[in-house]
Amino acid sequence: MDLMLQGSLLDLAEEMALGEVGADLHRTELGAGAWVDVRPGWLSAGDELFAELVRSVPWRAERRKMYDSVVDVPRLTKFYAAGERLPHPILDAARLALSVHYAPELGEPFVTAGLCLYRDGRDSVAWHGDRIGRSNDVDTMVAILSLGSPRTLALRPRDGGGLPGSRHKSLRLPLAHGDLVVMGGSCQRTWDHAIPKTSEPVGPRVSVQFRVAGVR
Ligand SMILES: O=C(O)CCC(=O)C(=O)O
Ligand SMILES: [Fe+2]
Repeated sequence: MDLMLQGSLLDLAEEMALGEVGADLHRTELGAGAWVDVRPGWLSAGDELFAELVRSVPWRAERRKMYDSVVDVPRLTKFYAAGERLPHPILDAARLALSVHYAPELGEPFVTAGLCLYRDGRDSVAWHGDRIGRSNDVDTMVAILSLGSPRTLALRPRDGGGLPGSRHKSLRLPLAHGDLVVMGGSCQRTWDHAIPKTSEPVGPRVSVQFRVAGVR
């Protein structure tokens, strides 16, 4: 048996698992009631899951206007509405764990799952807030599980400049395989976010975004 094969057998032997959401969870206050939580390494041993999602999700091209501005969206997507079967049971477990952890603050469960595939560093999503639906007027949360190649989630105040109560003019969060990031409070209304293009030689990344009913 060669070393490569041994390595991959060891990977397969490690079982995919979600850690406690609240363990190693760090909140950053962004001002104006916006915040972002980061939970590094929430999902471990997710290589097979990542490969399966890339392979089996019925990805669709998305090059059109989205959200409240003209946004160039070079990436592939698949949206799972409430009640639709998710492409892997671990995603049901992830959504449930998030609903339980954030219930006291959120007051309603996460129900939808938006999946995005960034094929390489040229795929991206431009600056926007998830402001379709209730999130245009009220606080909400968008929870993102990042899989595959690392990419940066960039955040900046919607109207430019710093916000009262925030030490941050803008933020760049490096998201690695298995990391969880949750944008909460007024974040979708008062801040914008983006996955910028990169000239780094990065491979594919899958983003799984969980949202509550009536929010895109
Ligand atoms: O790729 C990501 O993690 C972010 C995607 C996003 O912001 C969106 O689809 O609304
Ligand atoms: Fe978004």
